[in-house]
Amino acid sequence: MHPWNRQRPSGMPSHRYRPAHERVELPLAAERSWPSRRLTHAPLWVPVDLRDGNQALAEPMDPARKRTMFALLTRMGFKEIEVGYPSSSRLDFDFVRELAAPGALPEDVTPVVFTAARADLIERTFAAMEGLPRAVVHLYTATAPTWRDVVLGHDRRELRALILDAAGRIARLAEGRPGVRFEFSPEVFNLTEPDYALEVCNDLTALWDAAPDRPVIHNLPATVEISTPNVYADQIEYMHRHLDRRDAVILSVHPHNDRGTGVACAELALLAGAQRVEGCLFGNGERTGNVDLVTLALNLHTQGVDPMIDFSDLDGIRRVVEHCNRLPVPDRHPYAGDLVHTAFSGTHQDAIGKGLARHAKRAADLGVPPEQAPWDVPYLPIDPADVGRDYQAVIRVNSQSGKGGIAYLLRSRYGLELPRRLQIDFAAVVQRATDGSGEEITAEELWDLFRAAYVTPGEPGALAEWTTAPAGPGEHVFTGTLRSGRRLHGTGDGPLPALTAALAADGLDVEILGHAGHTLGTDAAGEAVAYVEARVAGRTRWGVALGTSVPAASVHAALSTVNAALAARSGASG
Ligand SMILES: CC(=O)SCCNC(=O)CCNC(=O)[C@H](O)C(C)(C)COP(=O)(O)OP(=O)(O)OC[C@H]1O[C@@H](n2cnc3c(N)ncnc32)[C@H](O)[C@@H]1OP(=O)(O)O
Ligand SMILES: CC(C)C(=O)C(=O)O
Ligand SMILES: [Mg+2]
Repeated sequence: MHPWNRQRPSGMPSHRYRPAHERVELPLAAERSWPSRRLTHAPLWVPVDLRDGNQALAEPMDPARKRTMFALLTRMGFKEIEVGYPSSSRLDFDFVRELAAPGALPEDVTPVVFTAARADLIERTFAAMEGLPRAVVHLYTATAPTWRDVVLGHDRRELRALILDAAGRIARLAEGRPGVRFEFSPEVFNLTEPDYALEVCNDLTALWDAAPDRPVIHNLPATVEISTPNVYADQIEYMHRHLDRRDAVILSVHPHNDRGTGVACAELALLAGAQRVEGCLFGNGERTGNVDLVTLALNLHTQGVDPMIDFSDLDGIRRVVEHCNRLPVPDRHPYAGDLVHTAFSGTHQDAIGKGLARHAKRAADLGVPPEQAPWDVPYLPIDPADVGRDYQAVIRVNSQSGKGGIAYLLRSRYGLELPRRLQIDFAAVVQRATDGSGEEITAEELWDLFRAAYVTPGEPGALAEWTTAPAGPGEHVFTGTLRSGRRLHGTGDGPLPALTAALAADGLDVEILGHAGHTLGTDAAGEAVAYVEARVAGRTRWGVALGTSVPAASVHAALSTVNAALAARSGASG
């Protein structure tokens, strides 16, 4: 043990479990080439939400929800869809029957129907398929030793015979139906001896007489995930290299997510030669789920590879899936969760704000719309707009936030371009407001806080009425009446110097340290905004005002610093 690591044994019974390499023979590592490959195109995605996802639901989908899910999947662009296990229930059977009705199945979509290797179930599957113009019949049987011994009670030879018998029955029932193709899954492939999985798959390739124009699908599931993803990749590459009639076999994977690495397993499997991926939207499915097709596809998108599925309305997709599954998508779910395009922390917000500003400039320089410009914004792996999110949720403010995020919200919502020193000043105001509650503050609340601190402090204000006007070339005059009734009068070479002269004559020392302003292109009340930093009675304050022009707003802003000072003074004296 290193002296810098002070961890101690946990007392957990970890000794009860064996590592993957002791549970299954692993193919030789020397052959592997997947680590140096890249993903350059989308695989064939096959959603199994209506079968594997559905069988994992406490309340399986009713016909209406099945129809809704199927419509969503076709709308998104999936072309091969597992639609059910028709021999398992009336519901699944009837749904396949619905799809067999004339015009029900889109021309370019192939349904997959799932069956165990039992004569009665296979017959019933074909009964459901009657009239379907095309379909994949998906046969499965567990092939791993524990399942052979404990569940099925067959040795290797007997199980192979059972599978071949079922596959032969399927072939006979499909005779004269060229639209029917075949899929085989050696369930728990990842715990099956590699030579046995290969032998059974090759037998079926021959029995079903696979050809490039009528390929068979060998789907190799990690039914229960048992190892790091590199091990699964080695298992897949072994099959990829040794399967017979490779150009007549579609190599498919079906990772589950027991270790939380289903996505990694699928990605490494694709590097290792897989061409087709079965999974579910947002990772629904048995136990911790099937691999999440949304994450997989959008991961490709982030690499500049078209996922060939439309995720541009991800929130809409999510709503439909949540409705069908009656399960929520978590807030941190990759790409789709409510919080995944949002930064609360100050330095991230600062970087995102700067990144978005640079992105807008770059798009303008390139002469393309921002949604077409190359993306390189810190902390945002994709442009939220790609998946239909707006930028309003990108930055949210709480006590962890800094000036950058706060300034971003005021800029994006109200069009205010706060000078840097005002940003710093206001961040302290926000920090004081949020530290107490620890709660998030919305853009509207931020604006209220901003108004109270800089725009309307000490309202109704020290001055009852005032005016400023040019008095000659390069000269302005300021006149006003204090609420106490005292009159103010001053002149200067601009409205602000005239105001400070009037205040000085009344005994209030106001020094304008800086001012800035701009016109407003948003819906904030006013056409221009001015920011004034002033030292009033020895203390530096900021004032902000909206007005019809920047000079007019500047006088208001300066007065707001005076009002704040006078309010503070009367508060202290009272
Ligand atoms: C990894 C996966 O997702 S596999 C898919 C699992 N999905 C489902 O099970 C959902 C739908 N299933 C069902 O509705 C039912 O299980 C049915 C209708 C298919 C079968 O129901 P039953 O006939 O009552 O059998 P039961 O559900 O108890 O299944 C166990 C039997 O099937 C056998 N079996 C399990 N898998 C297979 C298979 N792939 N091929 C042939 N037989 C199998 C078992 O050995 C056991 O046989 P036994 O009763 O002789 O011991
Ligand atoms: C493909 C089938 C058999 C399956 O759902 C699995 O093995 O997880
Ligand atoms: Mg499964």
